[in-house]
Amino acid sequence: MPPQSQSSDTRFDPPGVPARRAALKLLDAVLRQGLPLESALDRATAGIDRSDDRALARAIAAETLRRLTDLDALIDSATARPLPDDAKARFALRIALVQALALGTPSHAAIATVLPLVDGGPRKLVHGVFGTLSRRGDALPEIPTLPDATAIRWHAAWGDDGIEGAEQAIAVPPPLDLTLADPSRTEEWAEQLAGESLMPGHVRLPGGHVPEMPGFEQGAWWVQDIAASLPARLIGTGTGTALDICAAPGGKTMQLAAAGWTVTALDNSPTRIERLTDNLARTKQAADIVTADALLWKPPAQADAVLIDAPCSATGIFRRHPDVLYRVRPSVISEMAALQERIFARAADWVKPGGTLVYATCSLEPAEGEEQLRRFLSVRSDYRIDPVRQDELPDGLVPHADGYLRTLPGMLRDVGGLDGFFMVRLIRAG
Ligand SMILES: C[S@@+](CC[C@H](N)C(=O)[O-])C[C@H]1O[C@@H](n2cnc3c(N)ncnc32)[C@H](O)[C@@H]1O
Repeated sequence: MPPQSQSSDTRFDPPGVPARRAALKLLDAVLRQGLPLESALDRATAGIDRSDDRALARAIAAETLRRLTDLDALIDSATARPLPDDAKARFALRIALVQALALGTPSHAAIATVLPLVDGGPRKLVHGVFGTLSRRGDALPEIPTLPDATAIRWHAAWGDDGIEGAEQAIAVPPPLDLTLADPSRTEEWAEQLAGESLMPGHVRLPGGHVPEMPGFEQGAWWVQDIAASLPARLIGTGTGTALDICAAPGGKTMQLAAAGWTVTALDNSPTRIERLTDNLARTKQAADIVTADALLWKPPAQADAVLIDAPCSATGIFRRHPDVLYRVRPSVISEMAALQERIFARAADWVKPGGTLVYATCSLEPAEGEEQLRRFLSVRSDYRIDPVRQDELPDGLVPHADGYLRTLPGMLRDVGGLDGFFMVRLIRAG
């Protein structure tokens, strides 16, 4: 029976169980329905009043996804025949085991809060397998194993180092990166926040409760992985017009506005535009906001700079969104690549002669990065690459010989790593 068909009535659940029930729904949404974890959160946690219980459900589901391959190997080692992938018992065991072996939950609490999820079903089996593994004292490997399909794809693209870097990156919590509105105050903010700066305008912290941190209310900074901050940095400072296509929730819009540009920020998602509007208000940055489809909309005039932070598979942000390791299949990548190609082609016409076009994706798939660039240059002789310079990057990153930048999970490992991104700066002939 599929997990989502179990009773979802949480009214009579003992304490602790609603969070596990919600974690089960989240895993079902990602693994069986192919939905992003974040988009399934509201539905899965509906009826849970406490924010810490909702956060616990998300933490259990996310850690299960980071550890899924190894959890399943443990489960399979303790059953006579492998349980089907979508068996209720397998889902319940994953949740019980990840808590006991990765999240520090005492074994008795891990199993007691999971057994009600299989009431009227394979309760005995779940209890038995969990007991066997507990008695054996099995542990999860220190470095998680990537799922096969992802490992094969990334190995073909990035080799052994790429796989090793990705697996190591899953093993440690990613740091919290902040982008400052005013890069001239980098030292001051690094000191005040007790963080480390890897480049002007950037501060890195091990973590923290963002809304309570100094500078949040006054809008002195916003959360943005250092890799995600680089595409807008390639446009630099300026006083002309900048068009931020695919702009929400606005990380790069805020950078462009803070760098002096007169920005138009466009996105086709009304809910994400709401977040962009809130972010601009908090950071006191200004932009003209347009809710529209980049495939239909046209700007009133060409811009000095256009930034395409294209919709993509998002496999580069697997550290914070481990669902991409499972739900991004070749069909998703080719669908996104087709959309990117269309947006890239349209936006290229919106750049003034002599202007700058930056194309970026938070993807580890060459089809969404290097191959897009190759195809674009083969049909747009009016564009040339303006090579990324070493002095535009933090120490430890090096531009590709062809002038674009590819960030991979193993890079900057000693200082906490960074997301996987592709980005290129192009200049339109004058
Ligand atoms: C990678 S995200 C942008 C992140 C954003 N640039 C930032 O730094 O905060 C891609 C965005 O593209 C938007 N999008 C997807 N398809 C679009 C379309 N056809 N037209 C406009 N925006 C689109 C999505 O809603 C999403 O917000």
